[in-house]
Amino acid sequence: MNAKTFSAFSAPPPHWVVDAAFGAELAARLLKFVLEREPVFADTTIGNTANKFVRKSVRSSRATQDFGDLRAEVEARFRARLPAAISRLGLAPFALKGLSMELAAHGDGDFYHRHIDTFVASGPPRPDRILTGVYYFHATPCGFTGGDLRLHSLRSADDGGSHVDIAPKNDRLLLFPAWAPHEVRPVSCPDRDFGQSRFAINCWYLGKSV
Ligand SMILES: O=C(O)CCC(=O)C(=O)O
Ligand SMILES: [Fe+2]
Repeated sequence: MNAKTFSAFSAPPPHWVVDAAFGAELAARLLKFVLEREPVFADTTIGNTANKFVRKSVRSSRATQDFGDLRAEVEARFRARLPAAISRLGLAPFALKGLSMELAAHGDGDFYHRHIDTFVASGPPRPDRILTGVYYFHATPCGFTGGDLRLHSLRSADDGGSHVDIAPKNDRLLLFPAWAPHEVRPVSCPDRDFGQSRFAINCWYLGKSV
């Protein structure tokens, strides 16, 4: 292998940060939506579609797949970014099978340890996650600290690897390949009010299996 190939293992994975991504008006509607729905947020799980379980030592947060009337609008916003994301991240073009979305809240002490987002479909036709999009929103002023999304190189830190931290700013969209190792750094939200949580929409762009 040449030097360029080796340096790709030590550099943080490709990523694209878009600020003012969905617009302040939609961010505000999303915040209003989640504040009215705290009871439908349930403990998040890890594993694949056939074998899901809560494991608070690995992933601590709450989420819902209920987007109410906002689903179509949110989906359209994510879909609109796909062509540019493919070219900016240097991904091979893929046939989009659909999007899978989740609305997540990280409150005081919540985090998600280092992981990758691929290989979650357990059976045929096994549509796989190719690209991860995360859209952040929160109350103003921001009621939490921490919660950066850390993207890791494939090579580990003690072997010359590196990472980059992306702050979960209101109305910010982050896109990265679903195979990229990443984690959510711990959130501190001292007044423990749900409305002060670090809110995010996870969107996985699913490729058709071949
Ligand atoms: O909230 C984030 O920044 C990312 C969450 C995540 O990595 C996941 O749900 O797979
Ligand atoms: Fe993830």
